[in-house]
Amino acid sequence: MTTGGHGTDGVERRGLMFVLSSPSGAGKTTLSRMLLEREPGLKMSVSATTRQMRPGEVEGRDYFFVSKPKFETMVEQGELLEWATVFDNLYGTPRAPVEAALSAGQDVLFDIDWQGTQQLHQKASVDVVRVFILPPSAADLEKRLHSRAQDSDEVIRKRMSRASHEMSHWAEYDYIVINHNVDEAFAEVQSILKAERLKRERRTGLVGFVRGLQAQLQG
Ligand SMILES: Nc1ncnc2c1ncn2[C@@H]1O[C@H](COP(=O)(O)OP(=O)(O)OP(=O)(O)O)[C@@H](O)[C@H]1O
Ligand SMILES: Nc1nc2c(ncn2[C@@H]2O[C@H](COP(=O)(O)O)[C@@H](O)[C@H]2O)c(=O)[nH]1
Repeated sequence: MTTGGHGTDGVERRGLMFVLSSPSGAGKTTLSRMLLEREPGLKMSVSATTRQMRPGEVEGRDYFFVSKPKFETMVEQGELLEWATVFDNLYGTPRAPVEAALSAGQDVLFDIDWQGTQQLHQKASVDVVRVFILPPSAADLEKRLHSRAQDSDEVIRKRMSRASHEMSHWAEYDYIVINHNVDEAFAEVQSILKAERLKRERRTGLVGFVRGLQAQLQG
């Protein structure tokens, strides 16, 4: 899964897949929205899910809300890059938009769980950057789930009871960010993205660029 886009310095570069995972409520959606607002060249991967739409969510922006049979057809037809069962619902990443974005030289942002991250990493490890977001404390996590005011107490209980299991996968990630303060956490996530974009091995145009510099120096 390679691409040819240009970095801000004009040097051609492969697009990357930037993954945020965390226990539910730690702040992935919040940080994703901030990144999308402030980082040009980054496109959100919109997942398909069988879960119910929450108040305020928009079809095609937050998720593609599909029935279970439709999701199963997407799986059978190879339309999903990865998929998993999370909190009794099915979630998956539509393949075509990700491939199109990477081919157009964009980076792609994913808000997916550890199961999906493992699958993406198996398929395209060098192009995947994995960031795990931790809450500062269990009490903060619970408070955030309640403050979001979009899930029933039962759903929140279920998410809290899964949080420890989700967190047990933290060591499979390249970077860990503790989301105490949202602006500080955002600055950390943004610096990870900026540094990863500069990695030598992604910058396919460097050889030609350096040869050009050398020719200038010799000529
Ligand atoms: N640093 C922070 N301090 C206080 N509240 C925060 C912070 N970061 C996020 N929040 C709030 O916590 C709630 C949960 O955040 P968010 O929806 O981004 O979590 P999430 O990780 O995407 O959850 P899910 O996996 O369930 O989608 C939101 O109401 C958000 O505004
Ligand atoms: N493996 C995948 N996990 C996904 C995908 N889209 C979202 N998720 C994860 O599900 C939970 C719950 O999300 P919510 O919106 O119901 O709160 C969260 O951990 C997401 O990261 C996906 O396509 N694949």
